[in-house]
Amino acid sequence: MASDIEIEGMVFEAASADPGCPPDGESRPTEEGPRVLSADLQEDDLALDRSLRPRMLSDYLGQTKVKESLSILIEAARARNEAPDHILFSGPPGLGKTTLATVVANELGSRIKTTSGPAIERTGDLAAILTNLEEGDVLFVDEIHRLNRMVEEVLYPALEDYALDIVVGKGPAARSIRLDLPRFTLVGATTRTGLLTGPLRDRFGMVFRLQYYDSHELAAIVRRSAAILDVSVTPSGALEVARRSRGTPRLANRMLKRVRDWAQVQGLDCIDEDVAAQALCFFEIDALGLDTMDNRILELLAVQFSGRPVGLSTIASALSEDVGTIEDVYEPYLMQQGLIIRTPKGRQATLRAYDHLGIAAPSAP
Ligand SMILES: Nc1ncnc2c1ncn2[C@@H]1O[C@H](COP(=O)(O)OP(=O)(O)OP(=O)(O)O)[C@@H](O)[C@H]1O
Ligand SMILES: [Mg+2]
Repeated sequence: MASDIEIEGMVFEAASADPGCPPDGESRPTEEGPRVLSADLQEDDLALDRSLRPRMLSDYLGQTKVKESLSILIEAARARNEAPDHILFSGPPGLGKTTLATVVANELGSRIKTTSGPAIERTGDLAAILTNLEEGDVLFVDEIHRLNRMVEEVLYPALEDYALDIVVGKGPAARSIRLDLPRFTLVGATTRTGLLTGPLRDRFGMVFRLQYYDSHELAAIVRRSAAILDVSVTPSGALEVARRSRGTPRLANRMLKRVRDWAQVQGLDCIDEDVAAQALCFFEIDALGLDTMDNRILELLAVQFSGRPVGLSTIASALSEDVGTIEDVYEPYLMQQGLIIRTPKGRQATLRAYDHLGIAAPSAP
């Protein structure tokens, strides 16, 4: 844990929560237990994450454009022997933001200090973290959109001028002093770029938005993970797991594990396309990677509301879910798959949703 620091008689308290330990995504347990398809980090992912997390850019599969830009940035910084520009990774949970932050540090041969927006409660917490950095360190701030305004203000000069402005004393005796900081690289991660303030976003030299992976990229990730876990999987088996993993590596790894368990109980020692499909049907994950809740949303829009636009809060109350969960967890993938669209009047099922549900779309009035 960061120790308290004392500057000119003023003690800055270290973060109350250990800033070195990120609350890496909270799982959203439901009444039936954690959702298999939630891309949020769940407890049994932790050990899996440690063993499967790529360490270098060469093990990091997919996101080709992001990787190309990063490798140029890293190579140039290494050649100049300088800390690279601050980097922001954004995108839905489980796409590899935390992984990329550690890959950047590994590629630079730098130390990484990890913390998260909500863990830095006070400006003193941030001061303690910043003054403990060394030249060339990578500071990874997960959920950076959850930093509070006061902390953000202290961060601005640290990012721009590698300086920490602190006010010492109170009232008329108060004066501001400026401390020099070592040149470090901030790597921020966020699932909600929209919630990041403009001034903070502007201070990142590079902003990368991670995209959902296509099934061939995910199949490569499944094959890599299967090799590490010593699971035998055929290329078409890997592709079947990939197709049902919602474009998300965390889910692909989790599905692989579930399928492996199912196959083992059935006495099967190789995961082929058939085994993967049967196992995932058993876990109620359909061919598009949708689970029961996703299909209930589609049915609500397509059948109960006959394809008319429906407000988010109506969807949430009809399904006894909260609005934020529908918006952050379910909707992005349904939209990305073209199953629903957002209109000014609400969410609407598309023809593809009717197709997927196997029912006829209502004819236009
Ligand atoms: N490109 C990739 N290649 C191989 N494995 C990957 C890749 N991206 C992610 N993974 C795997 O997916 C898991 C989840 O990735 P990670 O924790 O980096 O996601 P995240 O974007 O930080 O999610 P969150 O928003 O929940 O923090 C990792 O353990 C890693 O094993
Ligand atoms: Mg993360």
